Amino acid sequence: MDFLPNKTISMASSPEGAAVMDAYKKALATAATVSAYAMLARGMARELLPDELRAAVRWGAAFVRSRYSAPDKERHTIVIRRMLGLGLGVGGVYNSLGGGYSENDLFDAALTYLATKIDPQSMRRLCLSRTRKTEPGGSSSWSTLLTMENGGSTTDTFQGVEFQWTSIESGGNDGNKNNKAQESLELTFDAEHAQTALDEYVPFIMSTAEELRLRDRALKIFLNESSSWRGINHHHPATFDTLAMDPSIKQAVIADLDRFLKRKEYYRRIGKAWKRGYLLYGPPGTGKSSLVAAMANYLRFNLYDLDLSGVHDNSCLQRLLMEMANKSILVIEDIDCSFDTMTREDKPPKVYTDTDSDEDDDEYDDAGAGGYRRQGRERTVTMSGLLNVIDGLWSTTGEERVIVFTTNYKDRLDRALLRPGRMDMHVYMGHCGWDAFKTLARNYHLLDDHALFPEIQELLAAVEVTPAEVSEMLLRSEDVNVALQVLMEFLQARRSKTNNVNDKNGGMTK
Ligand SMILES: Nc1ncnc2c1ncn2[C@@H]1O[C@H](COP(=O)(O)OP(=O)(O)OP(=O)(O)O)[C@@H](O)[C@H]1O
Repeated sequence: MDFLPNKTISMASSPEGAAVMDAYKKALATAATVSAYAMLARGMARELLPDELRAAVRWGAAFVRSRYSAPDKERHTIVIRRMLGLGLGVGGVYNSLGGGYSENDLFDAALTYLATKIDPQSMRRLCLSRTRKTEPGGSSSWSTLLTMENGGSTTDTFQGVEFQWTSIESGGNDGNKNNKAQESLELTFDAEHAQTALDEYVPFIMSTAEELRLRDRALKIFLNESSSWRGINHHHPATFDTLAMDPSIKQAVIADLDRFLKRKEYYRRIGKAWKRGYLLYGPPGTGKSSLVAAMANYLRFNLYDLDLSGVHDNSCLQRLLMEMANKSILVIEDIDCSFDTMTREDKPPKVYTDTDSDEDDDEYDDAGAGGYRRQGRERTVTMSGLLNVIDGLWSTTGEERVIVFTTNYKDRLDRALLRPGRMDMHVYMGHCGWDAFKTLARNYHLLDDHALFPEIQELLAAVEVTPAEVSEMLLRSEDVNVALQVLMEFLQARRSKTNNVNDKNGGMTK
């Protein structure tokens, strides 16, 4: 054993050293036996099998391998860096334009998307981060993100294709491990799916991440102040679940909104602006404003609540509407009042600065820019001006916008507004029926049944009350028995009053 190093020999002088030596010798003996058998088998094969037969066996084995074992597929990788413009300065501080580096939106989108794909059960190490986001208006919100630890890897399947994501450690050649700018994600897939990856998977990730971001963001309501918008956080609790209205109408509105959201390509194909108009009408207190809030919460769109009395003229109106962001709802409440007073009864004196004809503004000119031709008029916002902006510039410069007009008196609306194709859906918000009441009882008292329900159902069929009135009665007490009793007395009083009026009018009932 003179080939053994000195150090090992000296170990043999101790009991542990002797054990190690023993094991080593056994291993050598085993290895010698195995290689002896292998040599023997090779020798026997050479002796016993003729050359032709051995060649045939080799060919057969190669054939079986090529036929049944999958060939190694070529793999492609897309690198998505956190920062763009890296590669020149040490640590990637400056890009080729000398202007530093900028964030890569795709990296952020991929992180957001992957957070929904990571299975915390199956990954041993994960990163969890919590950040505070400040919106342009000053409001802020927290967001929590689950990401892969550097070096971690996960697989996502899209359209039947497997995409492997790997998070690559930060720190480049400069060894700066804390340099976040050097982080990247690698997307690896079979080469044959490169087209799917670039043309479909990446756009899908971008749009999914955008949807997730919208769902997470704090909603805002913008109010017009002179000629600009002021945004504040919008926390209206109304949702379609809490909205008391005819169930079939509610379902129709939800289905219409869903269809609208999915139809980007459809609108593009038919050459129409991707917008949708809703006219909500019904008596005061039936939930028109609540429906607008529920729509905003459902779509996760910001609201722009336009008060026309604060708008100076049509060009100011145009400016305001053009400032609206995509994925938003423009709402003009009580549209009948806005134009009744402004364009008809209290119309300000006409002041012309050009040689326009005397044709009346109330004759709406949908095809042209009738609302804009007359510059110089004092404080005029006209229905034609509004419709022209909505149908014209507003439609072609933005997308995914919803416009809602509300009114208590649909019959007072201008015919231009009711023209087919203008407001896509007319939604009637009516008095409180039995289904609407059950929604309110569930909202306010988590109640699905009660001994007083049959009587209340009968009363609701006999009188006209608004959901706002019923809500108010149900809120009178936290004790459900008291609240329902109060409501019943209110309904009975309303029925007596209605009967008295009907008696006076010659026996008409609801
Ligand atoms: N359909 C409804 N579902 C649930 N709550 C309602 C409904 N209608 C009214 N309410 C309650 O009454 C309040 C006032 O209703 P809301 O302002 O939505 O009615 P509106 O039809 O817009 O009234 P107006 O025509 O006077 O503006 C709401 O904040 C809500 O609490």
